[in-house]
Amino acid sequence: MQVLVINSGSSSLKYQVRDTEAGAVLLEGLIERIGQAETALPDSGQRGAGVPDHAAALELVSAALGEIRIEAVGHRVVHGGERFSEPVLIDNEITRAIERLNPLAPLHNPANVLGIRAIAAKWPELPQVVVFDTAFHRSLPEYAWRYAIPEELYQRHGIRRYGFHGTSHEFVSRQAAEFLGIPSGDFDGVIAHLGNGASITAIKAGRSLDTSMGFTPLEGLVMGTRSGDLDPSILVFLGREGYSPEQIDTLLNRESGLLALAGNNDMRSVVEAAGRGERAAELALAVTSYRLAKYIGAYHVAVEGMKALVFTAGIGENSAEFRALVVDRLTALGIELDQAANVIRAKTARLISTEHSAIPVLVVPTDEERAIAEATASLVAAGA
Ligand SMILES: Nc1ncnc2c1ncn2[C@@H]1O[C@H](COP(=O)(O)OP(=O)(O)O)[C@@H](O)[C@H]1O
Ligand SMILES: CC(=O)OP(=O)(O)O
Ligand SMILES: [Mg+2]
Repeated sequence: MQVLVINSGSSSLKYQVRDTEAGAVLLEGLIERIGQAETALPDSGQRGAGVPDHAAALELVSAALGEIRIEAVGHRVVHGGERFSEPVLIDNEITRAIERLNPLAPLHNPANVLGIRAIAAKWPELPQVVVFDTAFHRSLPEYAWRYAIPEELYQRHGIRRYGFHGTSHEFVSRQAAEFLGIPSGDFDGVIAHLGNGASITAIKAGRSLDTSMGFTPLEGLVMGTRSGDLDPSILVFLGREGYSPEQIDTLLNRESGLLALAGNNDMRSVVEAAGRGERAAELALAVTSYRLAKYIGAYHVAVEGMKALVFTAGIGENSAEFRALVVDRLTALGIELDQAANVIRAKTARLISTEHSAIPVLVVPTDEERAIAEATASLVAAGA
């Protein structure tokens, strides 16, 4: 089946046309740095950088398709709440249900809904499927998903930990198990998905046991523009100081993280600035790597001894500098980086730790699009 896959990240739109029988990618494109025209790359025409929003990005996708025949569309949707634990075929009711979850994923779900509606308007006959970031984390035990707050908040408002990037964590944990030569159901490991949004997942027997994002994709690690964990009293304090909920939301989701610490949310720029000795960039890398290293230690305990530490997504796959900063903080676990292997650039799963390392460290490229295309094809085929 020929499936168009739309993956709207917070700052990028990745699209692919995949032939799921042949396992081939027929067309692919990346529209980066959406809404950040001022930092557009010099080759902006080719990559579509600098487009103002996700709607404009979708027009570029439509133009790129040309004569290619599409039989179904698969979307990545970030927040599926408690309702969605599996991929689903889209209808108007499902689209509205996703839209109602917008407040819980303000950087993501609105762009997803926009994409679904734009495609329904353009090609009304085309079946569309959504694959949720939250679905893989439905296996979290209650002691991992509960917040220590009154039960009523969960019953009335659904306030609990959900977890995100599940499609990626699931795909990468299976690839890592395959690389290690063990069945995916026997894999205990820790997966660090480090993109513009970043999360880490503790995998026990191939299932998600714990993950750093919570009620929304704001909890956990330091990210491109998101603060990650902080003392909730800060929000109360800011409220009393006169900040509105919208201002606090913008502050923590769009103006924090690497952007707040280093003045830039792009890891490439932050690493370059640190290389030039800029103190703010050095501090940003120190805070970000330290916070991640602490989570790795915690999840090593959670899974009762990881069989591998795995890096993936934009930063995890491409930034040898950032990986080295993190692994340098893991000497207590007996982990040792192979400096030469770490700097090799490749698009395949690889080992970057030495033979003396107590725990292997891997880089495993994620492929959310492949996972989404396969789920879409099987749902559409089953419904046909
Ligand atoms: N070669 C590279 N070196 C360092 N960081 C990189 C490189 N390529 C991409 N990145 C970083 O990856 C991040 C984006 O990751 P990605 O997974 O595409 O994000 P998202 O899907 O959340 O938009 C950015 O911080 C970017 O700077
Ligand atoms: C959930 C999330 O943070 O997604 P992204 O990394 O694409 O921003
Ligand atoms: Mg991403």
